[in-house]
Amino acid sequence: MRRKLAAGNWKMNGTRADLSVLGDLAGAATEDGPEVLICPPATLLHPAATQALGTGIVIGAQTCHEAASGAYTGDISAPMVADAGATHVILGHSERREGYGETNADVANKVRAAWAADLTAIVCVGESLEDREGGTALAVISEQLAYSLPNGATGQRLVVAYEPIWAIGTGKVPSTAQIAEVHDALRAQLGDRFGAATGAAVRLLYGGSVKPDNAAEIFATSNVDGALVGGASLTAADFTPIIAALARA
Ligand SMILES: O=C[C@H](O)COP(=O)(O)O
Repeated sequence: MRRKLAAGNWKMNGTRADLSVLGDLAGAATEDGPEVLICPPATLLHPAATQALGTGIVIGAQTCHEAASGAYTGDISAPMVADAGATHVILGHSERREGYGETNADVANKVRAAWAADLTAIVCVGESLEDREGGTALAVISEQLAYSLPNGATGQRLVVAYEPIWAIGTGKVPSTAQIAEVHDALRAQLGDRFGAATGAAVRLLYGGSVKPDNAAEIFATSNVDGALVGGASLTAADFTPIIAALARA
């Protein structure tokens, strides 16, 4: 049985004052409910992890370097993320792939680093609008998944997030049939690669304009185990009903 996961990606938003959101969300994270994850900017990892203690909320980073340490100005490593008190790291988000030229091979190296630091990797895949309209979405996503994952995945240390680039921050959401088609294909590909048990254990998140008013429909979709939420994770007023919809799904 896969535990559902409501993950919030704050992107480059938030200062210490915004950690009050964790307090506002505290009641939403229950032992038998969905896992609730907040991924704040790196500057907030440690204070967020400290503030989340005892709330059931877990904390994740938004990327990490593939090396454990060294002369990489501005970067943070997976052991640093873990040392800050985080348990998860988002890898291969399209904003990293597009903005920083991260390749599938780079993402796979970062996943290896995350696993070596005992972090759960949330690996993002997703097609552009051009891919979707050109009919190549499934092929593009399949290739991203194949080359962004190293061997050795388990249901505990891997989560896959499907985020169509054209749905991120746009208010546009794929149809539930389109989401189901991708998630079913991801599940099948994970099973083929890592074996049926692992394939069935890895959680699959949908991300891209998830809001309180569309969450229930998305969470009722085949092989959707939760969401990777951007804008709507910045306030408890928006994120709480999304977590509640996931708990009901
Ligand atoms: O990581 C989160 C996604 O990029 C979705 O962002 P959004 O919910 O603001 O569309």
